[in-house]
Amino acid sequence: MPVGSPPPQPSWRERAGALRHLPALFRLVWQASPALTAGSVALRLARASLPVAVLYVGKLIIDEVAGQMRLPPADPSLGGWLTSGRLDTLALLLALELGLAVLADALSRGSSLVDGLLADRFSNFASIQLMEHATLLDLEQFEGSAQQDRIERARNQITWRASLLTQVFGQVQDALTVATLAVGLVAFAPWLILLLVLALVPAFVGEMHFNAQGYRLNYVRTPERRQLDYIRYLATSVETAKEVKLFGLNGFLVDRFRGFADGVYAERKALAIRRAAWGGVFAALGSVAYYVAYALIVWRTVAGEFTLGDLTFLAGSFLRLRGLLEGLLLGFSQIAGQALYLEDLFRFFEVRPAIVSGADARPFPVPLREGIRFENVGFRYPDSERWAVRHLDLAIGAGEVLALVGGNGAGKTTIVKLLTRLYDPTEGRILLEGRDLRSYDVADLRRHVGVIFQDFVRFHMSAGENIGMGSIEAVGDRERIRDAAARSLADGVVERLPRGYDQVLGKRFEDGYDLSGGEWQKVAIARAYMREADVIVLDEPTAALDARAEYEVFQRFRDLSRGRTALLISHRFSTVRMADRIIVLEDGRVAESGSHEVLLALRGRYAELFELQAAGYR
Ligand SMILES: Nc1ncnc2c1ncn2[C@@H]1O[C@H](COP(=O)(O)OP(=O)(O)OP(=O)(O)O)[C@@H](O)[C@H]1O
Repeated sequence: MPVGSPPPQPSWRERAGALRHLPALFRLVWQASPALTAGSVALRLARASLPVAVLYVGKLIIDEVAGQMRLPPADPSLGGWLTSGRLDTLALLLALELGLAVLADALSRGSSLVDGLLADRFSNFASIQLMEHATLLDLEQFEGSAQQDRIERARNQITWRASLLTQVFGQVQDALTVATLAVGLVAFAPWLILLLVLALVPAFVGEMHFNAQGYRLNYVRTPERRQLDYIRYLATSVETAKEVKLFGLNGFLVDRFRGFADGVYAERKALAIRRAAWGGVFAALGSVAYYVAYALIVWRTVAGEFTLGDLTFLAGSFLRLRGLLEGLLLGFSQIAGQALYLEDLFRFFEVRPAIVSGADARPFPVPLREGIRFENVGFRYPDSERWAVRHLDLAIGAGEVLALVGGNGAGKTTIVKLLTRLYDPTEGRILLEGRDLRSYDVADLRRHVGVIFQDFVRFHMSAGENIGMGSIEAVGDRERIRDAAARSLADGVVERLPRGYDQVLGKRFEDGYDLSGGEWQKVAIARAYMREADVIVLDEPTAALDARAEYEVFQRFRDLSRGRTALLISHRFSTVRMADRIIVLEDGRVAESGSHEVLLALRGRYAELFELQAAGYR
């Protein structure tokens, strides 16, 4: 089934096939905590044989009482009972029953405790696995709504799939109990067991059917669920509150939420009603079978074939058996139904990145001598018809500061993504020191390239971490962080923070302190400087900086990038003109190239744009 396409109604084979993920789930749960998993299984096994023992002791008590009732009446005072010795067996049996009841309760509590702890451990463990796997994936495997739906479905599984395994354990426990009860019953009335099983088949089939429908509904409604999450986020988060308030969007968002929610609710309601109605009919069938069996046992007791103790044992066993069999069959169908969801989780784990280093990948060449060259590069984003860049020939010399300018959507950011192998070109190739970029180790390549994107992340963590994350192994190295901050002018920003480098930034967490756009940008640029990168890429790095800050940042950038290769993307010509060479991009290809002076003299596109901007300042 292609990713993202709605699954057709899963066939019986697919439903059963989904069960093949259970061992993998078991492995995952086991890895999360071997001790708790083993404990859970052991407790279940211990619990399995208790019901039949309790029923059997009950039968012995009743038979003993019935036997005693045939004897002459005993002295009703307690002393009389004790001295007559007639209480001895009964007292023993009652004590045994009490012991079993206490044990059953203790085991059941122990089971819930262990299962609860196991569920917590599993959810943490699986979340970490999910995050670790996510970091391996290509950017492409995140973008696109189908991919996001898939990730959302996988994420959804984490918190509550552990319960599936405890349910499986519960099933095994119940199956063992059924076996022990059945052994006791087979001697009396084997065909009654068959009757009970047959009566439960319709309920089982019905459950399987409705589970599959429920899964299908959940699957096809993933986009709506993500919409609902997104709208809830828009309406309730600190990042969006400003615009939502000023534009008065709350009513609009609530209406939109309601629109999506009502649609999903109506479908779920229809399914739930059908499920409840059919469930009622099937349960009634089960009850009829139970009472037919009961009537037969009563009749045979009256006929003298069974003792009173046998009657209670059999009636009790049948009642338990009915409940258990019902639970087993329905549980099985539920497990099969839930296993369908496991498909989403394990399919996510099966996704493999395409952009990986080969076995003989080279390290990044230090120092650069030739530089980087794009040769006839073309790139189309996945699922896109349009070429973001095409027939692109571009060289970035070692040690050169190159600026890229061009209108919105001209392909500037795309070039950066290709250079850092967030994507690979669809056509043509990119050479580093004359060798295909794909022959280098991806992690090493990224280590030697420092990039700050225009939509850089504002980490709601401390200022020191925001900068230190540029070179994560040095996130605790205050000296290096201060140095990077000084280069990007972030030092002035941090000085004004109440807790300096330890100040949590952003409004999301307690005692967070929000920065202005330009201040955030200085912090982000410091992150790029944390890298001892050989190639520095700044994508619109100064868009939010004031004129003086921009000038200073670039003076420093120029000084610092001596001997390093730098790529600069900007719409501001005051910034761009400081570059050694400027490339004007249009529709994904190079339109003009040269120094500021050369391009002005050319009187082409660059000169026109420069004049436009300069006129704005006059
Ligand atoms: N993730 C994506 N998926 C599909 N198409 C994309 C994606 N990112 C960019 N594009 C498209 O690729 C083209 C080039 O985008 P790019 O971001 O490289 O432009 P840019 O020159 O950096 O623009 P700007 O100056 O506005 O930042 C645009 O037409 C854009 O719509």
